[in-house]
Amino acid sequence: MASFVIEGGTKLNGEITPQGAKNEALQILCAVLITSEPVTLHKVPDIRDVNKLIELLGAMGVEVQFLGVESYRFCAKNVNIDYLETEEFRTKASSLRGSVMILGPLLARFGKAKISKPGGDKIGRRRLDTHFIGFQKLGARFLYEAETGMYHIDASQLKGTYMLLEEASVTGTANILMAAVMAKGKTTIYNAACEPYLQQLCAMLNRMGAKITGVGSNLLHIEGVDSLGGTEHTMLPDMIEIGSFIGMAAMTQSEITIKDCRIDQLGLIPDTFRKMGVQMEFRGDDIFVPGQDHYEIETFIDGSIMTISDAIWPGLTPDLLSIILVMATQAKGTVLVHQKMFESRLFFVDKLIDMGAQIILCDPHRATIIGLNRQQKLKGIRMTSPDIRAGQALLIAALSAEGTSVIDNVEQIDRGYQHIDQRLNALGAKIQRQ
Ligand SMILES: CC(=O)N[C@H]1[C@@H](OP(=O)(O)OP(=O)(O)OC[C@H]2O[C@@H](n3ccc(=O)[nH]c3=O)[C@H](O)[C@@H]2O)O[C@H](CO)[C@@H](O)[C@@H]1O
Ligand SMILES: C=C(OP(=O)(O)O)C(=O)O
Repeated sequence: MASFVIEGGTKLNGEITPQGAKNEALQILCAVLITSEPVTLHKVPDIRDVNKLIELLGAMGVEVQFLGVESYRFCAKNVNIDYLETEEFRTKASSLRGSVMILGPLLARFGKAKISKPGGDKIGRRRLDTHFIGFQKLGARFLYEAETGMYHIDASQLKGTYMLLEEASVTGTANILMAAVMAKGKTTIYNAACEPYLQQLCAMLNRMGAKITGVGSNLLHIEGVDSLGGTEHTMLPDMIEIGSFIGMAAMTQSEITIKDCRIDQLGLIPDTFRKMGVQMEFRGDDIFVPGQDHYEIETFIDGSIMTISDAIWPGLTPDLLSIILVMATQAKGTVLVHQKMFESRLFFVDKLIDMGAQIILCDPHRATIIGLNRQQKLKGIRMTSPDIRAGQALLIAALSAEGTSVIDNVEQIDRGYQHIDQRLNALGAKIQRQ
């Protein structure tokens, strides 16, 4: 397990370009399985989860060609479906969350698929019911094998249907959508998730010959086609990384320009940071965050304490709440962070409390943060990164803290942030990987 040793208290300065979006890349990489023709992808982030998925695709028989600078060509002409029976497949697939989305494309193309319980962040129960109920509605049979922990699905012919999802699951919608594009007849998915990740997936599938309408809404109509062809696709900049950099700039009093942000795709993210008192300027498609001595959390119009909570898109993504929480510790004012979706994502606040932050964990979903308004700096300590976003939040805390901090288990951060130590050191941070 690797660690970061961080010398805190340094202001950062300069320009940083966000990586390609992790959660989009995981969907798009799975989608290469749906065609026997080549698919070229750009802005593929060099992060652990993505690299593991690329390795899994390669082991399944997909030809993988690295074209240099974040670009790859994939060709799934000869997929070895028997590989799914191996112990190696089970281990590799269960090491990340995104691998669950190989099910939809495999089902569409080969009529069967299986997966072990997927990995990903340990942030509470993460059920897959939406995925499997969706496949069943399309006519697939589903079997869970308790002894091996494997989920099996098969269908000789998927048939289009109407379905109302119980939850607007992000990976669930992607999976069902990829199965439905080659089902016979029309499928309607209501209460579909509609994050930019999914809009990008729909656009890519349509370029490959799929017939999806309603893109960007929670009502998708899919007219099944017989087969899909190759295409070229570029990932959006990672909106979670962009938000993380905004929070980091505020917390460390740094002047940072975040380049090429696709601001039109960021939804409520910039306004949420503005509510936290962060100043920013849009300069073309760049976000300029000035060095700020202080930032003050707004109250609601009636003067009551601000709440920042997650919601399905176009609401605020849950993946930024840990970042917002950490920056609140040095703000002026008080905020209630309400993490509605995941039940174990706020427990990392005990580390921030050890560093000197004023936080009350009200229950597993809610934390009240009383900002210190920089009257007292956080103090460097040794801590462990429990999940990607908490890990990045702790890194931001350490960068702003007095003294040296050590973060263990930084593989969690590497799952989602590309070469983060090197990129932040280029801005003047003092992070050593050990
Ligand atoms: C690889 C990937 O893309 N991971 C993302 C994906 O995970 P993932 O697709 O696994 O998450 P889901 O959208 O399925 O659900 C997330 C959580 O929210 C709950 N839920 C979801 C929808 C809903 O209407 N009500 C509700 O309570 C679920 O029960 C679950 O606990 O979406 C999550 C929610 O944006 C993000 O945090 C993850 O980073
Ligand atoms: C929760 C996350 O990822 P995953 O779904 O891959 O665990 C995340 O990206 O914040």
